[in-house]
Amino acid sequence: MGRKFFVGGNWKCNGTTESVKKLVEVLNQGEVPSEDIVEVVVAPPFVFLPLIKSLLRSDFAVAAQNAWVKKGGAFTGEISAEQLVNLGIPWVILGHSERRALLNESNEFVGAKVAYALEQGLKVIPCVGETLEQREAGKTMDVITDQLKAIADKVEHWENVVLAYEPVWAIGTGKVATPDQAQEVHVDIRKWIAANVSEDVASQVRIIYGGSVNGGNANELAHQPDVDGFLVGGASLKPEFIDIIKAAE
Ligand SMILES: O=C(COP(=O)(O)O)NO
Repeated sequence: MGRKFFVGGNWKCNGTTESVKKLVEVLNQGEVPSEDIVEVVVAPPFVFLPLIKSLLRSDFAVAAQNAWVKKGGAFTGEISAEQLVNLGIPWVILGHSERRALLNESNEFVGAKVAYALEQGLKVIPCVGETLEQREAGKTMDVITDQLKAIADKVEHWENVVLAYEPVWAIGTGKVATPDQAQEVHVDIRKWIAANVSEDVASQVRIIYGGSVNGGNANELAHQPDVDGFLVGGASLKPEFIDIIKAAE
């Protein structure tokens, strides 16, 4: 398989200039495995992207938490993929469940965003995942399949894609998926990609888990064969993010 472990930190809408500087100081001092073992990306709010890029250790990369669906222009309040490229920001998270829910980002809209960001040369972390209601109704893979199809319909090249499976019921709740639950969905995602994209992409693409990951549960989750890393929310704002990165060892 040989998929390099990937740990993303999604800072969401958090931080002040002072607090993010302090957080970067902690991250810069953290002892973590080398870059050939783990890839680390942190995603600050837009307003801190240049600052964090200038302060962050060179073995960590920076991501935006969103990007507009087409070339910039008369789209008040939006940030374009071109502007992220211009700032030297290599990664972008797209289709996070909070944006899908709060801003009604449809599967098709997310798929178009992923395709456009890749076309502009960004590396992309598309997010998929089901709500508790959908899981309890046995619809988990129906939902995720629809989300994946909307992406696969528009994406030709997958080498710059890291897929994040983030069950909505685990995000911010402290109710982390069990290792078996995470592994089961990751396997089903990989099987879907094998059948609908290619076996090669399915074996290469990294599928990372997000939803209440912390320093206490990261190791067991990391040892699941199809869990290739994490997209961490709350715990990425704390020193324990370093412990989560160490789960790559
Ligand atoms: O939304 C998340 C996960 O958030 P938590 O780790 O706080 O559950 N990652 O993008």
